[in-house]
Amino acid sequence: MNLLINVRNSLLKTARSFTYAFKGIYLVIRFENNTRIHLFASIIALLLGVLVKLSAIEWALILMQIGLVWAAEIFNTALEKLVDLVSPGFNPKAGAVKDIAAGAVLVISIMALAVGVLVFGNKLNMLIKF
Ligand SMILES: Nc1ncnc2c1ncn2[C@@H]1O[C@H](COP(=O)(O)OP(=O)(O)OP(=O)(O)O)[C@@H](O)[C@H]1O
Repeated sequence: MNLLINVRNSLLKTARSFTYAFKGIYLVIRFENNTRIHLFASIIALLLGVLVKLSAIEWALILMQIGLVWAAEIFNTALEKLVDLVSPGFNPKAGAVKDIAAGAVLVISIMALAVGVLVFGNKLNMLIKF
């Protein structure tokens, strides 16, 4: 009986953690301007993927890039909020932390764009040759 109660409590705790995580994603989408660009790019990539009938491996590459960009943006936003919390006033170190985190998002976004161009470019090239 105790085991069942423990399992139930543990499942409830996991479900609650998922709710908090979804709330975090919602907050980023709702209040961060940059996410509109990510959302737009993600939707275009998914639609284009369906249109050109990507293979499983191509889908894996594209989905990985979308996930990486979103995860980077979410981490970046969390860091921005943390910096604002611990250093509300002007502080060059606080600015540097934000710039470095933004740099990470930029690196991942450029790589995602490069992967997108390679995958879709190759696919379109193959379709044109047929
Ligand atoms: N507390 C601070 N002290 C010094 N410079 C800061 C500080 N906060 C922000 N900055 C500088 O201003 C830039 C923009 O900061 P901000 O918090 O407005 O980020 P953002 O990318 O415009 O975020 P968002 O628009 O998503 O809120 C930072 O990258 C940093 O260079």
